[in-house]
Amino acid sequence: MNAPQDEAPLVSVEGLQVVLPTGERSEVEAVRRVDLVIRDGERVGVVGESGSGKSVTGRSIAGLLPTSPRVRVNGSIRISGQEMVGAPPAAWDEIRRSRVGMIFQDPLTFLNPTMRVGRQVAESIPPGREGDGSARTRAVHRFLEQAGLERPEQVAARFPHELSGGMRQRVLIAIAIAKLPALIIADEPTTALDVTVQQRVLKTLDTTVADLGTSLMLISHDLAVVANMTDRIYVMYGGRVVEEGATEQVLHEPRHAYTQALLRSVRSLTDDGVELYSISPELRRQLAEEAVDAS
Ligand SMILES: Nc1ncnc2c1ncn2[C@@H]1O[C@H](COP(=O)(O)OP(=O)(O)OP(=O)(O)O)[C@@H](O)[C@H]1O
Repeated sequence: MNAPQDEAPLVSVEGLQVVLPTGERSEVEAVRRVDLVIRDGERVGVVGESGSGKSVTGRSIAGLLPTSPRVRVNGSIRISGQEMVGAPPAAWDEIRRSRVGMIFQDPLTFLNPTMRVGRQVAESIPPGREGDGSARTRAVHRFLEQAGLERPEQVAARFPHELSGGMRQRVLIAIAIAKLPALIIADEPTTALDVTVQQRVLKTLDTTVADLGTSLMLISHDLAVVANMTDRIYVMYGGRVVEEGATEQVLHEPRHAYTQALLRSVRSLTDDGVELYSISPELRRQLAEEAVDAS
């Protein structure tokens, strides 16, 4: 957000098309000519229903698409000005080591089950950044603490299966922030958690990203989850971006019928009395009034 006009944005995606194989002779165009920008320090939400192409877009930016030779990526993904479409694996490794951290929905697929948590956090600290030995151990505890884990010394000594789902998700946050990345891509980071734990983990992600000044790409099927945490929202449907705008504008003056429908689904959830972390009391009141007006 604060980048000078002539500086390349942190992430600039233009005309991105991703085709993935779905069977021996079949494929799906998961992403269709998507344009997307994330500036330094900016928080961007990507919303849309299951299968709309959010995850494939996020994974494209992290260089984490399936490795099959039948995967086709066209268009442009520039990270800090560097073109990454067609870049060699080593260039992507470097981007993930130092620029982009990713938090997934299911921590167990990401965490190494046979390695203590502390070591997994330590391994994501760039070499030389926090020193060695006890300085590095102190840094690991600091990152775990920043991710909202109390008694970090004890957590560091545990294996992933010895932690609750919410704690594991916080470990992923610690691993992501230990790189001090320019961008964190959080893909449905709390969908697998129950509502109260969800709220606390989102809050931690929110404050951690703010403290570090890191850009955030928050992917969710739930508009309510991204409402309070982002500056701008992209709404995806059928592999395309159907609406993009400032979060306030998308929430209050949605232009696309699909966004309007997504907002209605938020409304019905709140009408059912389900507490959603990211709906402000003001928006909740307004949505309730609109629902009454519309009925
Ligand atoms: N590894 C894969 N191989 C083949 N097809 C895939 C793969 N991953 C995703 N797809 C397909 O690509 C399309 C977009 O999927 P994507 O996961 O990006 O959607 P999404 O909006 O993130 O939904 P969800 O929240 O369910 O992940 C879908 O048709 C999906 O079936």
